Amino acid sequence: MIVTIDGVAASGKSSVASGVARALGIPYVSSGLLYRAATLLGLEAGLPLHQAAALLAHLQGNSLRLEPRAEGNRVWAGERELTLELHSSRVDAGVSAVAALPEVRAWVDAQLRALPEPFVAEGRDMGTTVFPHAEAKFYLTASPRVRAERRAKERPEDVPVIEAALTERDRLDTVQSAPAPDAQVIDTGPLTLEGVIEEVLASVRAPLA
Ligand SMILES: Nc1ncnc2c1ncn2[C@@H]1O[C@H](COP(=O)(O)OP(=O)(O)O)[C@@H](O)[C@H]1O
Ligand SMILES: Nc1ccn([C@H]2C[C@H](O)[C@@H](COP(=O)(O)OP(=O)(O)O)O2)c(=O)n1
Repeated sequence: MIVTIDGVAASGKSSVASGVARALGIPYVSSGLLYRAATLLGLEAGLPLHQAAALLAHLQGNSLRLEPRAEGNRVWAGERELTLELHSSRVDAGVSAVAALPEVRAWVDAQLRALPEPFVAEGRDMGTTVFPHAEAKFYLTASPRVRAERRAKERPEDVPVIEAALTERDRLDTVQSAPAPDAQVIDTGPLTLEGVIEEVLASVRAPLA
């Protein structure tokens, strides 16, 4: 079984995916972490982030891989763990350029499709491009202000600065961010995290009941 949770930046995808995965006793897969790790490695190596061939060779040379778990995903470059370095504002600012490269997208998609089922996959195009055959699909939204207020608890910048950066990233990520036609859209703004997880679980379990 595959459950997909897509949505805009800071809409709650990874927190909801983790909660749903723990309730179902299966791992979740955070696809954005692979784009973030590609960005971090590219920045560290001083590579121009729009040069796909050099970036891909660098990713493959560094054995970049995702370790999906229900409690939180980890990302490795060989023996080095990158996980705690992936949510900086520097990576936030560069990641859309890397995610726009078709060669990088194909590389990420191949890594994701090689993972053993079952799992909950979260990102932008899980229910559309990567796992169109998924059993249950969700798309999370929330206003830019609500999302910025949530992110402000995890970043050093103020709410207006974060809101502007989120709105810009929404714009840059538009191409791959459309909801699947068969996805259930959930506005997480008026809900608690637990409320969103319950709503997803109720839908996932409904056909099984
Ligand atoms: N109703 C809610 N639904 C989802 N996340 C919420 C909600 N309220 C607060 N949050 C918080 O919003 C923050 C951003 O969520 P996160 O899962 O990192 O989003 P994304 O993976 O979409 O970037 C987290 O700290 C999460 O706990
Ligand atoms: N399946 C995916 C996942 C992420 N991306 C891109 C779009 C985002 O700007 C970055 C980072 O994604 P991530 O989900 O980690 O970011 P947010 O937590 O939503 O801020 O990667 C993508 O293009 N396709």
